[in-house]
Amino acid sequence: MTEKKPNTAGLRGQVAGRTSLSTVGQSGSGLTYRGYDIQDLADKCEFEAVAYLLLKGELPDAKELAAYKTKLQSLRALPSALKEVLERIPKDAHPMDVMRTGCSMLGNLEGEASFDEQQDKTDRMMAAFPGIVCYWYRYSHDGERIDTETEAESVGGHFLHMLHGKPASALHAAAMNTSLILYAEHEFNASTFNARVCASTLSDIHSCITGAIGTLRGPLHGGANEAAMAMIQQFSDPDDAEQKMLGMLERKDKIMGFGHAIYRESDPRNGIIKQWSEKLAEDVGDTTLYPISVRCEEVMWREKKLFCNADFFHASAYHFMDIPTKLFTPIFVMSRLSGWAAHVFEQRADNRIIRPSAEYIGPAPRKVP
Ligand SMILES: CC(=O)SCCNC(=O)CCNC(=O)[C@H](O)C(C)(C)COP(=O)(O)OP(=O)(O)OC[C@H]1O[C@@H](n2cnc3c(N)ncnc32)[C@H](O)[C@@H]1OP(=O)(O)O
Ligand SMILES: O=C([O-])CC(=O)C(=O)O
Repeated sequence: MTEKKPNTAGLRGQVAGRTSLSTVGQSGSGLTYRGYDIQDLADKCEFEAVAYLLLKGELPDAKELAAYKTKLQSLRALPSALKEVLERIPKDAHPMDVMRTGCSMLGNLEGEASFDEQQDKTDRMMAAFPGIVCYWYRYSHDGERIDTETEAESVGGHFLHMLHGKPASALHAAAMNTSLILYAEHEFNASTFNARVCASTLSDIHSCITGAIGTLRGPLHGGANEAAMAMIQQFSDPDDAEQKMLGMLERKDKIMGFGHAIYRESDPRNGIIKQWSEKLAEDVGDTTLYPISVRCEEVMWREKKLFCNADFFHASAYHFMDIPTKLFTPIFVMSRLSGWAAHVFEQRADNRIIRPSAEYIGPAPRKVP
């Protein structure tokens, strides 16, 4: 009997490099950042401390964290040439394209002259990304040139303050904090791998991050949170959701926010963001979207043994905080920047150009007639 060959399409199951940043699904469903369990980090940390951990190797003490947050706060102003570019991007552009252009333009204005600047350039992007998307959004949608230097002390609070024009509630700032921690890092996912390939050519950090943003944008990756929102909004109640999902499964549609390339039983981020979604639903008095989401989860598990990934309950959680759907994936960028940059640093520290081989399936050698 011939043994069935494992399906390695999409490089599945191949070890493509080494990392000390995270483990994904090593015990079936776990996630750790530099040895710390995701639940522990989500319970006890600020997002800025987790970004510091990823970028510098250890969690900061109180003094180091305060200094890092102060530095990020001091870097929030956008250069006027960048604001001019953002003002020219149309209202109907996708905000992920705005992020991509904003990051690239920052690289033109304040490029990385040497790898010694990698940490400073990353801090600048961390501070500026929420302002880039909010400045464009508020200008193109409300005609307002907002101040991107708010008093908010956290990245998540700063984003919500600029978006809504007022300080975020403590509940919303805490929900954003957890969300940013959950999205920060995930080993060799597609966008991170893209960043590492770019880094392996010894390119600059803005190129690495711009490419990663473009890769995260797709609905099979970060864009799934927006696609999940579009889907659940079509359902009127849980029974309607069940009926329509069964139809989608019958037609073999892909259902966004479910399944994963590595996890087999569950995504450890889902339970955490699901709890936040429930809390935020109570806060806004929602009686439909959260129960619809729960029913979707039940149907997918019952019918296909497919589980919610990190994106599914993020959709309703963000919606309950009055965040427009098209801004969901840019929030992912604000967080994942920490993981991407940490991988760029790691690649640079022990580099060999990433250049795999292809199995040739074209015509046999032949002569031009
Ligand atoms: C933050 C993140 O990036 S998390 C991922 C976000 N992406 C999504 O939510 C998009 C929806 N999900 C998917 O498309 C996939 O599950 C991916 C891209 C995440 C992983 O893809 P793969 O590794 O190829 O999935 P996997 O090998 O587990 O698929 C097994 C089977 O389940 C099916 N399947 C997997 N996910 C789904 C889904 N969400 N809906 C319907 N069927 C699915 C696949 O089509 C495949 O069926 P087949 O063998 O008949 O072709
Ligand atoms: O790991 C993956 O393939 C996708 C993912 O969940 C992430 O990047 O957070």
